[in-house]
Amino acid sequence: MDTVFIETLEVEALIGIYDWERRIRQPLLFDIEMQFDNRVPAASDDIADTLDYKAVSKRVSDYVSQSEFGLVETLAERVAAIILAEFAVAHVRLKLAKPGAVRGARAVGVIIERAAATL
Ligand SMILES: Nc1nc2c(c(=O)[nH]1)N=C([C@H](O)[C@@H](O)CO)CN2
Repeated sequence: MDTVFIETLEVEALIGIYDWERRIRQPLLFDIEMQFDNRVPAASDDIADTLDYKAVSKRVSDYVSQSEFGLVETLAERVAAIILAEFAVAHVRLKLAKPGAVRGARAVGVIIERAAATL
């Protein structure tokens, strides 16, 4: 199957388990891969027939910037569920990276894969 992807979508959010993290906003980076049949929009060359990566990016950015979770795991699950529920996506792979959260590491975070059928 084919993929529509969004790479390194940066969004600032309130996230973290420590007191000091509840008082600041931190950058989060999203890599999102969404299963989608490329042949359908390719046949019509019509944006209405495709999975609009701009629309997905805006929905994710709007949601994440308003979110206030403690764990990256929770936020990743919520974002994946939104994508599967609101867009024509059967399977999503999502990497959520929290850069600078651990000294010595460029980023930490989670990678999850979810399918609409298992929601
Ligand atoms: N698996 C996780 N481990 C940790 C998380 C998390 O969300 N998932 N969060 C923290 C802190 O908020 C950390 O990011 C602050 O540096 C620690 N471990």
